[in-house]
Amino acid sequence: MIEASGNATWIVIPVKRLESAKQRLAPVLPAHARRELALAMLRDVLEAATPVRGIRGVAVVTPDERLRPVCDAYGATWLGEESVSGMNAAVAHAARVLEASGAARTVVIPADLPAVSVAAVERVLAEITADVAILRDRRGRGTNMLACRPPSAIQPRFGTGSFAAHIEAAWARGLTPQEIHSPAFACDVDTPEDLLALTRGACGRNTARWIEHYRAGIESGSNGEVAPSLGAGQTTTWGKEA
Ligand SMILES: Nc1nc2c(ncn2[C@@H]2O[C@H](COP(=O)(O)OP(=O)(O)OP(=O)(O)O)[C@@H](O)[C@H]2O)c(=O)[nH]1
Ligand SMILES: O=C(O)[C@H](O)COP(=O)(O)O
Repeated sequence: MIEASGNATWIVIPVKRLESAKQRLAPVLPAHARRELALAMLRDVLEAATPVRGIRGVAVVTPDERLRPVCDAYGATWLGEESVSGMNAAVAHAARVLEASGAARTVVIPADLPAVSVAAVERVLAEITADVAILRDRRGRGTNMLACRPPSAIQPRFGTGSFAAHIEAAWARGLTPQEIHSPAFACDVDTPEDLLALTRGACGRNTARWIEHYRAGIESGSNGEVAPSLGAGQTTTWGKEA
């Protein structure tokens, strides 16, 4: 339940149904490995977000009922979606619900940022001075953090080219957007190339455990390329379909 939160900041984590997560990794990871990766990264983001000082709470907005116990385990609020209609609808729904409960600000953090830490989240929050603050991904085009005061300050425009779209949305409302920088936030895991980079960089403990389980498969291609898709019966390296 979301209690009235006065002048408060809520972190919002949008999460797809686990079975449809990480489709862009389908060419290199079987379905069960993608589900496990999505869950491991969500756990790492929850471990980085829930202890953060100065926030009122962390809300996971998702159509996936099975994530309720995961949210409970971390003291996060599970916030169901009315329908499955995409990331922007989910984020806008969370903003409406939280604003109606008195939230002053929402900070949207996607669930595929396994390198974020409590310190990184606290540093980012401490840097925010504007009503709309945006942190772009390492390719420079996506949005890996969107802070809005009030939560409805702009309509979310996640998706291709979302950094520019969020900047434009802020200007259109007469608000001066602020760009925030954080290496830990820059690395979302979308593509096979991101996956390979993940095996070579820092990440939270849940994702690190996932990598150790699957490292051989990820790195088995020549020249360290991500392994090609494995057939359904080929479970030796990747483990069994859950
Ligand atoms: N609640 C909710 N979250 C979503 C939805 N679509 C994406 N997300 C979440 O938004 C964040 C960024 O998602 P994307 O990178 O676009 O999607 P993804 O599932 O991670 O990867 P792809 O399937 O490869 O696009 C992740 O935390 C997703 O779980 C949606 O329809 N509803
Ligand atoms: O950057 C964004 O707007 C969202 O993370 C979704 O886009 P991406 O996952 O394709 O970067």
